[in-house]
Amino acid sequence: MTRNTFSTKGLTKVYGEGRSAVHALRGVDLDIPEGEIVVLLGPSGSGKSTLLNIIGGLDRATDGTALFHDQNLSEMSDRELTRYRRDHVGFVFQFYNLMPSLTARENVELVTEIARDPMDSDEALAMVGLRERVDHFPAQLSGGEQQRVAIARAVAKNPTVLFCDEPTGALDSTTGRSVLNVLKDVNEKLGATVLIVTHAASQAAMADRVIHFADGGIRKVVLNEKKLTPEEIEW
Ligand SMILES: Nc1ncnc2c1ncn2[C@@H]1O[C@H](COP(=O)(O)OP(=O)(O)OP(=O)(O)O)[C@@H](O)[C@H]1O
Repeated sequence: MTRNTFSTKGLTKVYGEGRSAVHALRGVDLDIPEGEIVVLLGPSGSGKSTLLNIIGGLDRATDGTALFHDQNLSEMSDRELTRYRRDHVGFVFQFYNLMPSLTARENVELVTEIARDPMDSDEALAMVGLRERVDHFPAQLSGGEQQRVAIARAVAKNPTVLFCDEPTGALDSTTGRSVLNVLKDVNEKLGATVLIVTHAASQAAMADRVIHFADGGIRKVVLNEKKLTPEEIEW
């Protein structure tokens, strides 16, 4: 039986207090099986990033539990959460957050130098098709290439799980598809569980599991019997 990478029960997040309190998550029960590609869809403000931040160890829930395998993230100390992020989690954001004064290779090495079981940085860059660009600075790379450096940086630590918040939001269709292909490769070749938050509903067709979010909760979970490749999805 496949085990779950994540399992949440009654996960709740309230920002602020009293009349200005914002209920971002209203008791979320969710299982994410190991090795799946999961797409999270939902309107702006529905709580998708909040969920990602909590199970990614960047923020804490107000109530409820979030298990990573059998470890309860809610009960971890700050130090344990940092170790969890460092050892297990890769993040890819819409804006690539690369260091402008470092080359592609040096940006990836920022991570490989502190990771527990890293890949070689050049190998990670080759995996995203940037073997010839390792010595280039971010300003010398296109948007799609910069995003691929960000993905190489996230996967070079051999993460158990890769979180992607709007990874193609700033890209045209051809570049966006190549980035989605890289995410698919990371899932297939490294076995990482991949979680993608997106506004682009058509990208749900490449997922194993599609979670529809609204108003701080799950409205619907759809399992795709047949997945489309990034080339096949509409843009
Ligand atoms: N640090 C914060 N302080 C106060 N409120 C916050 C904070 N972060 C998020 N919120 C609120 O929590 C709710 C959920 O936000 P969240 O960013 O999780 O939504 P989202 O579904 O990811 O939206 P988007 O698609 O626009 O990124 C929103 O009402 C937002 O304004």
